[in-house]
Amino acid sequence: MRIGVLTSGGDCPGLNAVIRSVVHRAVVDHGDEVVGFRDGWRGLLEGDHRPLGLEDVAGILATGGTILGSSRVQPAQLRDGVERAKEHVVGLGIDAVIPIGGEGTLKAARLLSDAGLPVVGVPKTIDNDITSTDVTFGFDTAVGVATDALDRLKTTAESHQRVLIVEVMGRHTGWIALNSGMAAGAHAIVVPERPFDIEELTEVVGKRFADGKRFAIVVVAEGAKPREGTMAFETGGTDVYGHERFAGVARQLAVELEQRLGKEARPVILGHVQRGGTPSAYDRVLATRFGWHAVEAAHRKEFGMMTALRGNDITLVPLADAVEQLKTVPEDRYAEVECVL
Ligand SMILES: Nc1ncnc2c1ncn2[C@@H]1O[C@H](COP(=O)(O)OP(=O)(O)OP(=O)(O)O)[C@@H](O)[C@H]1O
Ligand SMILES: O=P(O)(O)OC[C@H]1O[C@](O)(CO)[C@@H](O)[C@@H]1O
Ligand SMILES: [Mg+2]
Repeated sequence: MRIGVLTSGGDCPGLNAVIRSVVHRAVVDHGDEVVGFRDGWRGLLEGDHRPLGLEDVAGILATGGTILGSSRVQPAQLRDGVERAKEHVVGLGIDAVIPIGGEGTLKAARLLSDAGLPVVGVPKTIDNDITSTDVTFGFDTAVGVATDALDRLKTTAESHQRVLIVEVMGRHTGWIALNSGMAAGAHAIVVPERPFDIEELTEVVGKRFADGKRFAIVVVAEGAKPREGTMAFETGGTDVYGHERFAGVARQLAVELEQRLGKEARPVILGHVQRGGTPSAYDRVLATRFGWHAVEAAHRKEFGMMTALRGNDITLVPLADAVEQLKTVPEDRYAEVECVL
């Protein structure tokens, strides 16, 4: 069998671990050949590929990023390129394509699968927002990085009696904010699923100071917004890929809280540091298991499916289900953290 693999969308720790696992399982156990398409869907649309042997994946298990490169391609370009992608797959004698990506990549994977390409998806994202899998790899590492940053920020915030508003990634969902905020003992957690009321937030932070505490840490997901009509809020339009551009929720919250509380408030934006660097042990294991199962699915010709973690088991779920809706933070998960804020 000849397998083509690609990584698409925002990178995340663990991508290399999947690539390595696919190559090992395919080459060592099945005697397959593996090729990698460069820079995500761009590589497939242009037929830009490289062979991937055991030597190519040696030493990459613990490395961040992706040895194949990643990219975003305008969805319209992808839709127009379906026939070209098919020609490259047929021309290269590829029997299975394994795209590793987030919900956007998996939507594209479904499109190609519906057009007749033999596709087995692997879900990745630091955002942990893909419904059909309990967890995505990358998330554990990102939460670890954010938690470490929050621990550090607490000590400096206390020294200077400041309010620090720490913006973490999460454009549609607040999983990183929720888990890192819970792990680090933040004093308020603001997520996109619950539009915030600035009066309430001011009260929460103000009460801490009134109780004699000398600092506060607010964790906010980048996609969080105020409850309609409660606060003037800048937005940033849309980029060429159709993604919302953010105007900086932490910056805006810092201005507002400083004015309302008369305490110095500073924004801290963690940004891409959450996506870079070495994956946690948990993410390496999950990524390795996903790679193994994706190769098995390809050999069983279970196409149009995606690997998923359910409990302790890796299963396959239809790509169609994976992209139906995002996995958002439910109310009861938020309730669990409220009493420790
Ligand atoms: N609705 C769609 N139809 C066709 N192709 C799509 C669609 N959505 C996304 N894609 C393709 O998949 C690529 C990756 O999608 P996106 O940029 O949303 O990242 P992702 O895979 O969701 O990862 P992440 O959100 O974690 O960065 C896009 O650049 C585009 O080429
Ligand atoms: O690297 P980019 O294109 O700025 O993308 C950032 C987005 O990608 C993610 O890291 C993963 O989806 C989001 O949390 C974030 O909003
Ligand atoms: Mg996405």
